[in-house]
Amino acid sequence: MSDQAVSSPASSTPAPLSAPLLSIDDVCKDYPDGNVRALDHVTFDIHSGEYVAIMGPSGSGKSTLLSILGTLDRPTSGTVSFDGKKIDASTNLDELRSQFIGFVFQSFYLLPTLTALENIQVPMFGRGMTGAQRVDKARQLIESVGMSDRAKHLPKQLSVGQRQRIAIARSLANDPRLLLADEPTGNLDTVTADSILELFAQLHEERKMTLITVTHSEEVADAAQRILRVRDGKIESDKMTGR
Ligand SMILES: Nc1ncnc2c1ncn2[C@@H]1O[C@H](COP(=O)(O)OP(=O)(O)OP(=O)(O)O)[C@@H](O)[C@H]1O
Repeated sequence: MSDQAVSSPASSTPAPLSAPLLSIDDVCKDYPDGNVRALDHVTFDIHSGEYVAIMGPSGSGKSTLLSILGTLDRPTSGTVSFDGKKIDASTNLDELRSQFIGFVFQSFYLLPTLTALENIQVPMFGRGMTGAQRVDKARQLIESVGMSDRAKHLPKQLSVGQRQRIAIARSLANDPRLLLADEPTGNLDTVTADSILELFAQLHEERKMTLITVTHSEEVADAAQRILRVRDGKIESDKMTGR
């Protein structure tokens, strides 16, 4: 990965080639409002190409952890590094996120007045692509999630599972290295959830993407290679699934 991954101050020590994609080092997150310590001295690495599930009881800190991993939120203390470079005040977070990280949420946040194909193009604006390039890319993505025949549909004309597929295609618009998902199958019936899991497995295998998903579902977690269990803001266990 290039040195432009994170625009932090020049470092005299180049990152080793085997640097983890993400490093969380002694991270705490406090929410002073509720006097809550949501993350309590959390340390782990995630390497490129890993498929990780984050599990834990309600309120254990999973979403907070995912927000920090995705640079949507900053830790109160401790450090987060992306591709061997520390994220700090000088890091251009918008650039980092738009270039390298895709997000999939339980509520898909599709724009209601745009068609499926147009929704997929939204993250491509401001990236120096022509309209034709955007449409071309969006067509490839909609095909990759098996939704080509719904390109002109508005979100309200799609089923919940189909909307999630479009949201996943949109999250891939800028070819992110890392896909972060928060309860991606939470609103879906079992059959639709299974098809989204298959899609994730395909992205992991074919695109060699790094996937991190927060889930309450043992089935979703079993599809991953590694399960991090969080309890009271701490990592309770970190195990490989054998996949
Ligand atoms: N903005 C906030 N202000 C104050 N406290 C917060 C805030 N966001 C989260 N918390 C608290 O931090 C703790 C961790 O919350 P978090 O949402 O990360 O848990 P979670 O494991 O994702 O829960 P769930 O599975 O229910 O979504 C909880 O005690 C929660 O009440």
